[in-house]
Amino acid sequence: MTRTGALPPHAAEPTGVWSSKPFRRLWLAVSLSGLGLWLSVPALAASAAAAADGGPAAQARSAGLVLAVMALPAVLLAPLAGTAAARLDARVLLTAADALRFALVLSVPLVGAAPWTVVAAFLVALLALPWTAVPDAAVPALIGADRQDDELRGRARRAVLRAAFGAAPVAAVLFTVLALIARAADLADLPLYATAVVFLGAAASVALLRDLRGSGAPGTAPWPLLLVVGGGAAPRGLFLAAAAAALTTAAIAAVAVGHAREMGGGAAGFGSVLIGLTVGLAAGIFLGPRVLGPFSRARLLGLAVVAAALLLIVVALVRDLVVVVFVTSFMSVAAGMAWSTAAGLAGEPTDEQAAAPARLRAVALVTGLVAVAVLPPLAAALGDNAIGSYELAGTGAALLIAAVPALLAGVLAYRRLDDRRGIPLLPDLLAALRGEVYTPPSRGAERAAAPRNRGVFIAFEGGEGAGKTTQARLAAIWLRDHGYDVVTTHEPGATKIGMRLRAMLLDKQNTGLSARAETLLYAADRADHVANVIRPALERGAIVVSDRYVDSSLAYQGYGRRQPVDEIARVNAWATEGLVPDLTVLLEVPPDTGLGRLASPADRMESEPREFHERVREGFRALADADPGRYLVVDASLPQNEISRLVQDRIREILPDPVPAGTEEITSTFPAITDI
Ligand SMILES: Nc1ncnc2c1ncn2[C@@H]1O[C@H](COP(=O)(O)OP(=O)(O)OP(=O)(O)O)[C@@H](O)[C@H]1O
Ligand SMILES: Cc1cn([C@H]2C[C@H](O)[C@@H](COP(=O)(O)O)O2)c(=O)[nH]c1=O
Repeated sequence: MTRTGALPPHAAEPTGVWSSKPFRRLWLAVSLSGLGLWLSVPALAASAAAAADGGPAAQARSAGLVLAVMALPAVLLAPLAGTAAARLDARVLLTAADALRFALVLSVPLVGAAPWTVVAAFLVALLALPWTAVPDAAVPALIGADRQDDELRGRARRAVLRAAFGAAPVAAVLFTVLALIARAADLADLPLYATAVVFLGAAASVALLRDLRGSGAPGTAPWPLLLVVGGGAAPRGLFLAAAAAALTTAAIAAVAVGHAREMGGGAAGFGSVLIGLTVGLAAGIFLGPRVLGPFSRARLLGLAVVAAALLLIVVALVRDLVVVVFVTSFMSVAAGMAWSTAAGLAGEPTDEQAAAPARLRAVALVTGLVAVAVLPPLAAALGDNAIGSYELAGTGAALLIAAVPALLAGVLAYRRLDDRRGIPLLPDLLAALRGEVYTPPSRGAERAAAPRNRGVFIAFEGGEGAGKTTQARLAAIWLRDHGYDVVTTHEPGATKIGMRLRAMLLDKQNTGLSARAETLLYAADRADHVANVIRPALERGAIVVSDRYVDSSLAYQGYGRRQPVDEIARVNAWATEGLVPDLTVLLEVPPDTGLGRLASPADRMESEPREFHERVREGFRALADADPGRYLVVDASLPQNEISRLVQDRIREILPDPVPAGTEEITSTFPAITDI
């Protein structure tokens, strides 16, 4: 351990996450431990349910008690475990935790007493806490990333997180298979034995991880309950939505044992519902940021929660296990999408704004705990009821009751968060399905009635050193030669205020500028640029040639900084009053080539790591692919004169009353721009 208590740096290659052997071993240990935990949940719950006297509702109550005690440590004791983890040797702590979990799970069938099952379940979950803090803190040393290498550390941490949570669907499938074998072989406790073996494997794999030394945790984890009451600031609708999404999934997990038994399914039926739940959630979390790009994220969040709540009602009422499994998976996709969208809207957990995402997680955790604690006893208390010829099971009734607040919270979240008020939802959604942003007819008419710009607006875009300035200048010279009124301009810094903003934005001394502030400063520069330079020039009929415009913000702040691209587009649409170039020339060059062309010392943006510039390049390409009619994409490694020839040919097409290149060569004249 170093004097600061940090893990000693390891001499691993800092080139990539997976090239570090210690990291790969840590990843394996986390995967095994996660698998053990996620397998222990249904194994212990099913064991408690099987031991319960009474019908499905009583079984759901016993299983629910196990689930509730397993959720308790994360809600009530996480910070204490963090403090303990900060003082103990990481490898010893994790090895001991999983060796103990092996013994605890093994003891459940051996002791065979319901109270012990509950105690063991609590301890198994308690011993999972060091696994949430230690691997995360250990990552930088294991991959050899220094403090500056945020990108690499971020990738490694995400891989660890995926290993821990990605184990959930695998565990659900494994549990179902084990339950089927257990029934066929009359070995009811097989899932528990298998869980114990997985914990033993996790303990062995971490014991062999000699590079994991020193204390592993930072020691100051926030209390989830305090976060719920007074955590990070974010719109309240966001927390409502997160709570509702957590409620729908936790409700199903809470009563799944009894609900499956109601429909004639045993432990394997319970496992099938869990497969639907976990696979659906994983799919939804993956899809959330990727679907319906042009659609408002706030609207998507509200709709996803409402959809999840409505599908929960279907799960409550349907009495066929296969249908329940399918509807559960669709419901979980919606809940997963809601979760990842809410997390996206809460923002990246940066140093200055770590509290909002943490509060979101705390809200979900506490809601989940309340659901698993309340719904199973509620199902048992309600019992089965006949409504005419329809039999409503106690578990179904409990799910119906849970669906009501989830639905209300979804509607409320939609109304509170809606950032496109006044725009009808259905056409907005249909346009997004077609990949377009919906513009209401009235606004379209307003635009049509407004005096049209008479000039032409051309933007040059691309990464560092792509040749934008060179090509913008050559295009302007060519246009002026042919009698056009041309205004050449650039971003950031084309106005008096803009020059100050540019100095702030590009000064390397300005460290720690948040991504949102950066986005807004570029947008502020652009608003001033459009109002004072571009629009007046267009109105008098000039051709405006700008070195960078909105796409730079989408590519750098959106793709580069990993901020939501659609939100940045909206901020910029407002800043520019919707002014879009007639043509965008994208000069496409690998970052290494472009950066290699620059002679002056790197500024704040140019100093970003290579991966950042790669993402920017990807971003520009994605923007051009999405709207090919407006772009000319040119290979910027071509000689300058070849590029300008391609650019001239394309510009010719968008000029009013274009004259073919051949005519121009014959007559040596070029059409003057006229009123249009
Ligand atoms: N096609 C080209 N091939 C080789 N070098 C080029 C080419 N185009 C421009 N250059 C050179 O690359 C350097 C950067 O060019 P330029 O300033 O036009 O790029 P830029 O994209 O505007 O850069 P920045 O990102 O700094 O704004 C200059 O020295 C320029 O002469
Ligand atoms: C308009 C705009 C620019 N940037 C970045 C891109 C460059 O690194 C600098 C501008 O420098 P240049 O030499 O004048 O090209 O700023 C950005 O990140 N976002 C934007 O919107």
